[in-house]
Amino acid sequence: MLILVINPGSTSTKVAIFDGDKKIVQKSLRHDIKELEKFDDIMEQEELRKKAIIDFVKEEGYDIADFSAIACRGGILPPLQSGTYEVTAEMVDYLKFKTPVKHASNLAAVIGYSISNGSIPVFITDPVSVDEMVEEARLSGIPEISRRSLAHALNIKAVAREVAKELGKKYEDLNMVIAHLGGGISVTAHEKGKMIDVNNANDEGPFSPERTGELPVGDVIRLCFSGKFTRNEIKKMFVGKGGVVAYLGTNNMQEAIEMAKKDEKAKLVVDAMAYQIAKEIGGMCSVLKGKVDAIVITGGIAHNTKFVEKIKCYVYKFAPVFNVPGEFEMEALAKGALRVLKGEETAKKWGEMYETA
Ligand SMILES: Nc1ncnc2c1ncn2[C@@H]1O[C@H](COP(=O)(O)OP(=O)(O)O)[C@@H](O)[C@H]1O
Ligand SMILES: CCCC(=O)OP(=O)(O)O
Repeated sequence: MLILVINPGSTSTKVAIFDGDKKIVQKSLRHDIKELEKFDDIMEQEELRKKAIIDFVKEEGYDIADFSAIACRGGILPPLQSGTYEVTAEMVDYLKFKTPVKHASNLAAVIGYSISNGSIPVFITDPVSVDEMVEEARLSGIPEISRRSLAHALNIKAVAREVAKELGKKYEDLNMVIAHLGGGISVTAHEKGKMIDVNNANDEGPFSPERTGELPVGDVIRLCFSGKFTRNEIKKMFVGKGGVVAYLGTNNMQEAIEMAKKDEKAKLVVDAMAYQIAKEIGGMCSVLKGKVDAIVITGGIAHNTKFVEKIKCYVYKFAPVFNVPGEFEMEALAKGALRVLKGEETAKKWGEMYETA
């Protein structure tokens, strides 16, 4: 069973072809940043990215009709249960016109649905908006604002299952704190297979290579009403141009860690990020009432063991720490579609999506 996997990021689109759960080929289709900057809205990039994907399929010697399904990264949908969902016209409409957060992942299902043209099923698995939060976690302190579960759910859920396997247990039998360290950072608490609290990786938690995370709210208000910045400039300051890139001019953590070897300011920034991640992990351990079977560090930055050590020295007393560097999103998407194609799981439908766990 051939599966085409589509996973758009801010400047590239990852594509892969799987035969069952075996990866045949994976490529990162780089898009010229100047080309992307011409578009005001991420959705306007649909045709450019779609063409790149179709060209990739042809270059690899395949036709769309050869595939049993297209598996796409799920975007910022309404809160929904973990699992695999069938992409429908209504879902595409939501991602195009109604989603509250502009994010590259919103493009995946839109493009997949258009490419399939109704000829093969299109699925998403564990989108960014998987929501299994306990009710206490939703209150922000003002009734007008609810906390939202937006995290790297796809990789985090896949990694949770791998670590559980390593421990000889089921994900549903364990309590874990899992931190995904990428361009954005998600720190999540898992109680017996449910992700019961997360820092919204766009707005909360530690600062990251390109995001501020949580900020002192009074100062944010002063900045917003200073008259010096437009709404878009302020948004970019928080997501895209905040965090490490604001201090050091790079969102590449490899570069930042190199700079930190020679430069005091860079060292402080790198150490502060590790400190803030550790603080968030500690908070999630308390959410689990201290009963934590594993703390897991994953994502691109976890490739740097020295950085992981900086976090570990704060949290090692809470639970055994596992380092699972990189991300396994393409594999998780292919497996999600495969479970449905094999009849092991029934694809959830749009109507069910508004029911949270
Ligand atoms: N070997 C490495 N050491 C440190 N940081 C790394 C390494 N490899 C990738 N990164 C960093 O990981 C971040 C991207 O993480 P990734 O999980 O791929 O992104 P995302 O999940 O946000 O798409 C970037 O800041 C990148 O510089
Ligand atoms: C909003 C959570 C998901 C996320 O941050 O994804 P990226 O790191 O790929 O932007």
